[in-house]
Amino acid sequence: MSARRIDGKAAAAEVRASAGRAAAFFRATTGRAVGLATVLVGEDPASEVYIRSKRAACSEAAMESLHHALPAETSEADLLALVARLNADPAVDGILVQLPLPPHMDAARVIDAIDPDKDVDGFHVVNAGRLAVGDPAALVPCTPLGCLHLLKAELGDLSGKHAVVIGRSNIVGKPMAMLLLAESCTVTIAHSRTRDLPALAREADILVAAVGRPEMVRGDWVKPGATVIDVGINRVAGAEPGKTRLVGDVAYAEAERQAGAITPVPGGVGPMTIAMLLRNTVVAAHRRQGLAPPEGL
Ligand SMILES: Nc1nc(=O)c2c([nH]1)NC[C@@H]1CN(c3ccc(C(=O)N[C@@H](CCC(=O)O)C(=O)O)cc3)C=[N+]21
Repeated sequence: MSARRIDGKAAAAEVRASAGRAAAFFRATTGRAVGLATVLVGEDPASEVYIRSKRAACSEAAMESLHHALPAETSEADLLALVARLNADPAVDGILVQLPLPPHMDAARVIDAIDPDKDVDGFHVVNAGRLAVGDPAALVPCTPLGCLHLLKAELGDLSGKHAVVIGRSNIVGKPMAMLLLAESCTVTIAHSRTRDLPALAREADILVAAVGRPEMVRGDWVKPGATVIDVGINRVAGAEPGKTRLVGDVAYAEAERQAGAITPVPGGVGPMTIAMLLRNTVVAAHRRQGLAPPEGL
């Protein structure tokens, strides 16, 4: 038996298209474009690639993206001053400060300076709190939101399913668990101290791997027929010297023989993250303008 391969690229294209339609509606209604401000500090090549894809997705969706590239030695005070300007700028609906920040900066302090209603990453404590209490005003982190979208498209109703989330980060594991709980899953959060992780994982109807360890989840960790969501993006040495390739947190070839459905890396969760950033930005724009976000977005 071989699992269904969940096509995150195709699903992401649909989400981007619907965000684009909503952005066009917004422009027609308000006379201005939806605006996303992106902030990149320093010259991390991976971050530059990500920011470029985010900005390309924006322009494809007829949204305005306003980019701020700051030198690596920028002081935290200067970055906080930029965030304050973006908070006050009425043309800015969403603010994304690309992580990681240089080591001399406190990411938590920077994120907490962002207006929660412009926090399209959903990283602000206010949005974490809103998600935890089920407040619909929450802006939800893009990666778990993308995972949830794929799961619902694959499985429909998630109610009563046992979801095991491996990883407890603030940007993926914890919000993923909150979203699954809100869908009435029975949720287990596993992490590096969990005992007998393979046996626990085998209990999962839904297995989400978000640990950042290449191919940690083996085939025999997967219950036959389970849905496997691989959040990992790990760059490892490729077959040829000097070349790298991307692998997930799941050993795909093994897991695919057990799972009912599974996301590949690349082409699974990654593209959904960017699509959900557009979605969150359009939603933030509508709310800020006192408009109801379009149905089904
Ligand atoms: N403030 C902030 N918000 C983020 O959302 C954020 C961030 N900082 N820092 C870095 C991580 C990483 N991230 C990804 C986005 C898209 C892909 C993606 O599209 N991946 C492609 C492959 C891309 C490739 O080939 O490298 C795929 O999985 O198919 C991956 C990772 C967003 N992040």
